[in-house]
Amino acid sequence: MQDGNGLDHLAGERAMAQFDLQAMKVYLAGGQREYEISTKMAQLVANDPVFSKEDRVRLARKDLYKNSLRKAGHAWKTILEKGLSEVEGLKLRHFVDEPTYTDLHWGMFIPAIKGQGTEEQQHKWLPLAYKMAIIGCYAQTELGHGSNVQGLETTATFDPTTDEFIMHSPTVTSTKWWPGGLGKASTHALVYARLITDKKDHGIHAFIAPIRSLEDHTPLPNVTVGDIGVKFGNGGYNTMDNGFLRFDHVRIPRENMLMRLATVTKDGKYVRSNKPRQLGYGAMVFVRQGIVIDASIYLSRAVTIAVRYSAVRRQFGNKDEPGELQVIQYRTQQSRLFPLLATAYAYRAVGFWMKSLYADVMKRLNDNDFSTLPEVHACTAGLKSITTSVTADGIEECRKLCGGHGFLCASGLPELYAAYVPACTYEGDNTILLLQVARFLLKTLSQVSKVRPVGTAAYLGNIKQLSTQNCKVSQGHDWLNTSVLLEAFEARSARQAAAVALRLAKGSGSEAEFQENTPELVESARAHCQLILVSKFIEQLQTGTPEGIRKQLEVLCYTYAFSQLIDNAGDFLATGYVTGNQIALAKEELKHMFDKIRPNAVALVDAFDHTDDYLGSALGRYDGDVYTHLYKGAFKESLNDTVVVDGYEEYLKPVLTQNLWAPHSKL
Ligand SMILES: CCCCCCCCCC/C=C\CCCCCCCC(=O)SCCNC(=O)CCNC(=O)[C@H](O)C(C)(C)COP(=O)(O)OP(=O)(O)OC[C@H]1O[C@@H](n2cnc3c(N)ncnc32)[C@H](O)[C@@H]1OP(=O)(O)O
Ligand SMILES: Cc1cc2nc3c(=O)[nH]c(=O)nc-3n(C[C@H](O)[C@H](O)[C@H](O)COP(=O)(O)OP(=O)(O)OC[C@H]3O[C@@H](n4cnc5c(N)ncnc54)[C@H](O)[C@@H]3O)c2cc1C
Repeated sequence: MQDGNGLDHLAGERAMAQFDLQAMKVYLAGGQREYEISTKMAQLVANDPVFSKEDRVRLARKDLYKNSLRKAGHAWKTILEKGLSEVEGLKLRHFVDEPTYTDLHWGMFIPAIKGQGTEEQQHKWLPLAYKMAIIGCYAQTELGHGSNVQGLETTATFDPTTDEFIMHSPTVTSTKWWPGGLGKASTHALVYARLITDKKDHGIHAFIAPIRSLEDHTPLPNVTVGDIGVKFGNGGYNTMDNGFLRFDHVRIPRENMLMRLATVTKDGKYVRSNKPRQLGYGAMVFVRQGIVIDASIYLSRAVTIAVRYSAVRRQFGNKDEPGELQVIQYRTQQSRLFPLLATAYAYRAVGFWMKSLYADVMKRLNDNDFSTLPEVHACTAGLKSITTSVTADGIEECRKLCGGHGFLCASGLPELYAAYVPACTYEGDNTILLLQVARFLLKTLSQVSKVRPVGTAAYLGNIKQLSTQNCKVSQGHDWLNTSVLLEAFEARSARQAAAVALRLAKGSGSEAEFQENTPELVESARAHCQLILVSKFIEQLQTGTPEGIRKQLEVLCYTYAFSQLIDNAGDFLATGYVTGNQIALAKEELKHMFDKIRPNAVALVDAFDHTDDYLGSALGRYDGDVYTHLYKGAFKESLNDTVVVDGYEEYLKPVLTQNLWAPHSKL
């Protein structure tokens, strides 16, 4: 989408493309309809001055937050006035491109009520939430505990005399801390608290607690609530009001406990349903699956900026060619950049698959079939962990790939990083989530002789074969076979998991031994997730990819798989499945892939279809007119509002004219 001055500095690059760009755009959008909606919403946001992102990094927190409230309100008004569908509304939010309270309201508060509320409760709360007559947040984490949900301290004590729960924050560490939207916007909080009836602690349950007046938005009596403070980076996640919350014996009606999984009767009896308690984590599973496709979007933004800029930027040259070389011509630039480009494509493919995985598990849960829940939990937790870690590091790598100019906010990369990096922590710390995957792998292996593993763990059923047969690659092109690649990833993952499982099985089974082995457990979880990513990318490729783009996707798929193999060569070698020579052959193949990507690189990032407005980057502009816009941008800097800087009279002039320190100087 061209919105520059008409001059296309990247036209030569685009002319080299060897695939059907339009077909790729539609594929990446997830279909023709999604593509059209996306295009329409991108334009709608770009053309509406209220949604302008200009100056975001320069605004003071108060102004930034107020402007974010303005945008969220305007987005909601636009959705209602234009009668946008849910898909259109979500896309509109996507292009508005800043974290805000509505994310938690729609993304966690509502899904949690749907998953954990009875029909009656859904009937009461959802209509209010859908029309935003109430604004909700997800208040789980406390000052003292985040990962360890069972360690939360807030209490909800049932008082049968009044048929109410008394919500209380007994310690400083029990203060709710971090929930987005809680600080300033929410009227209601979905509070995770210890349920206590008749002095008995039943563990963590969810409660809807009103926290602000629906009349004037003031905190309700005995509720202390506010924003936790400025966060990392300029702009970034500072548009969100992450908050704190304390209750001092606040009473809420008994019906405000979400009772699909457990009930408290009027006379204070606690009754568990026969559904697994893990359903209480449903909102987290929902958000984690969505985070994978989000990772692809964030990474593709950074890669778009770095690829376009690398094609514009010239440094040095060689005696064989006239002029300076585009930095994208350098092998080192390619070997850092092209694997990230391939990764963004891989995550898109896997994100599509995760959507269907989630839809399937939801259908099963509705039919009271809980059999696939552990695998879905392991998948969503593991892939959330890997994709967010790689994406955050990838954005930073793209910044470095843009040299000095990448460090300027005008590149769009610092703000992108600041907005994205908390994804490694929220919705589950990435190490904690990998340990969940490891526990799943250990359990699967311990039962493998009795229960045949299914889905993404099915390969563990072939553990004997995978542990004994080694890689048969003898020439470079032997690697150009998806079955060979898949087997390598399966064997490496199966062997890593089996090795740590065996070590644990030989021990006493103590928690200390488990802790001692957690680094290896995390590595084996990572290996399992990398296998899922490679295998799902291959699977997506083989199921109905249009002819005009298949070749390029194949190249990207091999690029992704080879770079994973090489980056983790130590693990592959340690399992004994591959030899050093086989890794060296894969390295050569990877270079051939880079040669195939090179003429298509700019078109491959164009296919993500990010508009200039959405990218917000002088370096990543569609027209490649980088230098003019960097230069123009400097004049928007507030320090340049006056030619002579504010502070000259007080602080610069004395230095320059009075030689105040000269008599004492030893120079
Ligand atoms: C303008 C209008 C339109 C606008 C529209 C906007 C729409 C935008 C949408 C955007 C969407 C979302 C944006 C959200 C932004 C994100 C904000 C971030 C929010 C948060 O961070 S919320 C807090 C998240 N907290 C965590 O993730 C905590 C991490 N900890 C845990 O998950 C758990 O505590 C634990 C580590 C899993 C341990 O739990 P516990 O001690 O209870 O459990 P055990 O280890 O004993 O395991 C028990 C058993 O349960 C299994 N299990 C654990 N978790 C799950 C799960 N999630 N699902 C299923 N099963 C689970 C575990 O494997 C064990 O099984 P086993 O007994 O071994 O078989
Ligand atoms: C921007 C942002 C938004 C958020 N939004 C919300 C929200 O809307 N609602 C909400 O409820 N929460 C929210 N959170 C909180 C978030 O979910 C938690 O911060 C997250 O789950 C991590 O928990 P923690 O902070 O307790 O980390 P900790 O668990 O204290 O982790 C600290 C370190 O200890 C390590 N560690 C901890 N336990 C173990 C272990 N058993 N084994 C090995 N290593 C371990 C971790 O890997 C990490 O390196 C948000 C957080 C952020 C940053």
